[in-house]
Amino acid sequence: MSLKITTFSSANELVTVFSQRIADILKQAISEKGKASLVVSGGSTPVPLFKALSVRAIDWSKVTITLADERWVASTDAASNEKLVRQNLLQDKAAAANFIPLKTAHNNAEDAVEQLTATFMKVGLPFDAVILGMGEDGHTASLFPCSAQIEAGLDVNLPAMLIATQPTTAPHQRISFTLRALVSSANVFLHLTGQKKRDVLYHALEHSSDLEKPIKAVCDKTTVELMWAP
Ligand SMILES: O=C(O)[C@H](O)[C@@H](O)[C@H](O)[C@H](O)COP(=O)(O)O
Repeated sequence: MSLKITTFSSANELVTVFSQRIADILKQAISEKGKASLVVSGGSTPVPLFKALSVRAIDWSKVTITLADERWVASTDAASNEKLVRQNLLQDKAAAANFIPLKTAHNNAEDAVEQLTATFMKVGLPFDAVILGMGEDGHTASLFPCSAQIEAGLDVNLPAMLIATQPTTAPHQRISFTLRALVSSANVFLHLTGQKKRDVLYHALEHSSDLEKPIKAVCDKTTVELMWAP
């Protein structure tokens, strides 16, 4: 549908304004429904945002937090997004939030889909806010253009909320929310830093198909707010 662009002069300024924005959305949802939900991404970009969010004064006990995607590794592994979230977001005031990990005890991500779907049916979609990142290949969440599962992950006519994926250009089997689940969210943000990623995004929007650059599929299906700093 569209991309709403907010450009900041620095990553610090972005984090200050963006963490306030997320806090306002969560507070509003709590005042309207008594609860709120937030989906965050892994990777390196969101770490300063996680730290800023963790000290925001919100009734975190009413907030459910989960991940847009997870690598199928132990939660103690350095590659675990859960570990990243526990160490940086679920701290200080945000330690009171209800965190739902995507990694289960199943050996394969595929075997966890049914159980996780039932869990998130209880949480109830749409999520109040989703914060996505993007890789330089145009993937978002774990919707990788190189994976055999990409068509299913981007097909909004399929009912699936979650999908197991195996990228060929990145390590680890993954689990990811599907495009359908992500774009149903009330507020979808894309958090990027650096000129390279902005160029990748703009090029994808102009010149690529959804399957080539899955981030384009997200922008095609909903309004995405880009929070960008150099
Ligand atoms: O688990 C993950 O890897 C993600 O959720 C992924 O989609 C991430 O957002 C991008 O790969 C950007 O990662 P960086 O912020 O590290 O560039």
